[in-house]
This record gives sequence, structure tokens and C-alpha cells, in this order.
Amino acid sequence: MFPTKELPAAASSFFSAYASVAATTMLVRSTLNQFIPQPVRSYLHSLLRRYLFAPPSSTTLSLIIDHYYTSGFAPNQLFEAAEIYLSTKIGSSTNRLRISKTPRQKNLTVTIDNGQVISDKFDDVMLTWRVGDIVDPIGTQKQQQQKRHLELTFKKEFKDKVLDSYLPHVLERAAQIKNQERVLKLYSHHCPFNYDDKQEGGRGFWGSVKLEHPSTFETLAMDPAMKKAIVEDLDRFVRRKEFYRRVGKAWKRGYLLYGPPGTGKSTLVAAMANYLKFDIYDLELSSVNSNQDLRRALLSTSNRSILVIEDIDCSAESMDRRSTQDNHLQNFDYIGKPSRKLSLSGLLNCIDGLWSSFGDERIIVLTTNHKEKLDPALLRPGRMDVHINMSYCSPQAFKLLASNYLGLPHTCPHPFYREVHGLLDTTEATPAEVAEELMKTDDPTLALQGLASFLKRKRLPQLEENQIKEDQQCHQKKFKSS
Ligand SMILES: Nc1ncnc2c1ncn2[C@@H]1O[C@H](COP(=O)(O)OP(=O)(O)OP(=O)(O)O)[C@@H](O)[C@H]1O
Ligand SMILES: [Mg+2]
Repeated sequence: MFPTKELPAAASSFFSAYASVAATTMLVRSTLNQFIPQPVRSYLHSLLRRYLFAPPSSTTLSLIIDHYYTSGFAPNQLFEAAEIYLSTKIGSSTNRLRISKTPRQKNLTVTIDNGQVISDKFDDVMLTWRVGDIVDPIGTQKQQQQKRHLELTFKKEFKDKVLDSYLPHVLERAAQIKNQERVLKLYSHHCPFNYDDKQEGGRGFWGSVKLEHPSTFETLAMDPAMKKAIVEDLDRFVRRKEFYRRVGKAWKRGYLLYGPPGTGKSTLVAAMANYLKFDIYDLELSSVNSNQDLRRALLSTSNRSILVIEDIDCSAESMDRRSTQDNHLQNFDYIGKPSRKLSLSGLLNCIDGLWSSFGDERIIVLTTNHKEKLDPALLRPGRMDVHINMSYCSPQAFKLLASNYLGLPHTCPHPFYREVHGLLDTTEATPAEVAEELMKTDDPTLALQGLASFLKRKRLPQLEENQIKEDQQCHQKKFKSS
């Protein structure tokens, strides 16, 4: 610090003049702050900054992305995507954020507040995003919101790269983030209509609840090769949009899951939904009265969804089977005359006839305990793309269940494994039965002992039954040859 008396006179008078200007400025600012509301102040401030202090550079280009189209009704998809994308770019230079959450979201949405600037880099192109700093202070909150915009600035020479590569990248990343954030829904005829269903314009036939099934492909016990094949099939399906368009096929895929009760058919459907982030529509055919109702129900399902019809053998039994052969009746359906009953042909039409071609990225899953009981029309080649046999618990599947339920490592087998494997090879036990035994205690040794004795008890009647069958076959052979 310099002692004031040692300063030259000119400097001293400069400082006293500066001090009085600063004091006046502070007084004016505090008076203005008192009388001018904050939105108006920030509006004036932004105008000054925009037009006085930031003259447009001749080497840079700015793209303005409005929140709403000029008509003001529909939100601009690019704005919404950019907001999501920018939320992943929040750095230390950002000092004001907006936070919100809708009922359909798992986590909070964090967006950048007005006036903030964010830098980004894409393939060595430097980009600057400025979050809409012109807020119209006059008007309702909705009108103000409609005037929000983003300004993207970069060197002019990169215009094509930004338009052709960077912005599509922003859209894609935002779609991925949004997808991860989605709360999955289980739609059913029996679910009550809730706030979300109304928000979405009402799904008519369907009410929904959150799909909170924890099943994933990691926890699903089945033959590892088959599991891998299913995951690859799903991956191929979702990335083949162009392929389906090119070959003129509706972008949908059908899976028929068959096997005894408790082998994981419903669990697999939940794993598929969690993997793809698709909603599930659980269709009970008993709640559908006619082909027309069925079409209406299907038309009100959304894209990126799985339509499940469980126990199709039981449902198909109660349908009007005559119409499978009756093409005349089927034609009536096409031209919109309501057939009074739900028929198998009506269902097949929705699976792979003309009515199946609406919408995109749709999966249909039929499940059954009795594949042999299904109408051949449902089984004919090409009807359901993939048939998956969900079978009894194999030693491989058991290892995964033991690891999930008892925390036993794959690498270091428990001494009881050998016995359990041997029993599983000769006993028909479902993964549900094995899982139930493993849940009975936390102690791995006791749990495996319990499972082994369960399998032995189960095996005896099966062995006896097999013996009887073998004897009968032997007897028949002898009878034929004599
Ligand atoms: N493959 C599996 N992997 C992991 N858990 C399984 C498997 N199969 C069955 N389970 C367990 O058993 C329970 C019942 O299985 P699930 O409902 O999927 O059988 P399902 O084949 O659909 O039977 P149903 O034919 O009676 O509908 C599940 O909640 C799950 O805990
Ligand atoms: Mg089931």
C-alpha cells in the first residue's frame, strides 16, 4: 500500500474522481436493481452484449436453433436434442443450471441456463454454444419459453461438416441419452389409465404401470450360445432399419417362446425389453372381442415396443378357427367390415398380414407351454421369425443361477457342483424350481445340499416313468416282429 500523502497531486485527484464515479455507478445500479425487474435487466444486458460488444465476425458462422418453430406450436427437435447433448458437456465454466423431472424420467434433467456459453470439439472443429440469452420480458412464461434459442458458432469453413456430421451426431447422442433415461412401461388392458397415458393422448385400450422387472440377459439362466444368438438377433434387428426398407419388409420381428412352465419365457421377454429399452404391451386375447378390437388395440401401441401374447395355445383355442380357411371372411376384414368375433385369421393378419406393417421397430412375442397344440398356421415358416425352446435347467444355466442367488464364483466350482450337474443331466427341473431351492438359505452348502435332495426326489418318478415307457416300446417292437 502507498501512503496517500506521497502521491503526486494529479494522481490523487484522479483517484478521488474515480472513487466518486464508482460510488455514483453503484448508487445508480442499486437504484435500477430496485426498480427494474430482473428479466428486463437481463434482456437489456443481453441486447447490449449482443449488439455493442460482440460484433459479428466475418470468419465465423452462427446457427440459431429456436426452441419452437416459427409457428410456435411444435417444439424444434434439434433444440431439444442439443439441450440434452449439452447437458453432458457441462464444465467448470458453467455456473447456472436448470433442473427438472417428468413422471416418465428416472433421473433429474439438467439443462444449461440462459446466457451460459459451452465449448465443444468435434473432429478438431471448435464449436461454441450460447444458450439463448434473449429473453422477451413481456409475455407469459410460455411465450418466453417459446423464444428460447441456442446459438452455435464455428468457423465458416466447417459449415458442411457441422451440418452433415456434427448436428446428426448431436441428434444421435441425445436419442441415446434419452433412451437410457426412459422409464419402461408395461401396458395392459387391466392397468388403470394414469397421468402419463393421458399425456400421450391416451392409449385407448391400454393403461400402464412402470415396468420394474429386474431381469436382464446377465441374470437369465439359459444355454450361453442360445443367449448370445438372441442378443445378436436383437442387435441386428434394431440396426437394420435401412435393410427392412430396402427389401420392402415391415420393420418387425416375431419370436415364439415355447417350453414348460417356469423355464423363463416371461423372464426372457422382460430381459429383451430391458435390453432394448422397449415398452411391453401385454395383450390378453380374452379381453379382445373382435378382430376390429384387436386392430384398434394394436394401432394404439407405440413404436419401439414388444407386444406379448402369453399362452397363445389357450387363447387360440377359444378363437373362431373356421375363418383360418375362410378367405372370403378375411377379405371382409380388410375392407373394414367388422367381423363379430376374434378369429385366428384376424390375429395372423396382425402378426404378418397387412395390419402388421404399421409402425416401426416392433417385436411380437408369443409364448406357449404346448407348441404341439398350436395351429399349423401359426407355425408355418416365416410366420414367427425365431422359435426359441426354453428348456429345463442345464448345468450351465444352474451355474449362472448359483452365481446369482448364492454369489458363488464361476471360476471356482463348489464341491457339490459335480453331484448337482450329474442330477440335472438326468432330471427335468425348471430354472424356477432350481431358483426356489437356492433361495431357501443364504448358506451355499446347505442350499446346494437341499437342491441335490430335491433333484433326487424329483428324479425317482421320472426314472420310473421312463422305465415304463421303455418297457412299452420294447413290448410293441416284440409284438410287431412276432
Ligand atoms: N431361465 C431363467 N433364468 C432365470 N430365472 C428364471 C429362469 N426361468 C425361470 N426363472 C425364475 O422363475 C420365475 C418364473 O419364470 P417365468 O415366469 O419366466 O416362467 P415362464 O416360462 O414364463 O412360465 P409360464 O409358462 O408359467 O408362464 C421367474 O420369476 C424367475 O425368477
Ligand atoms: Mg410366463
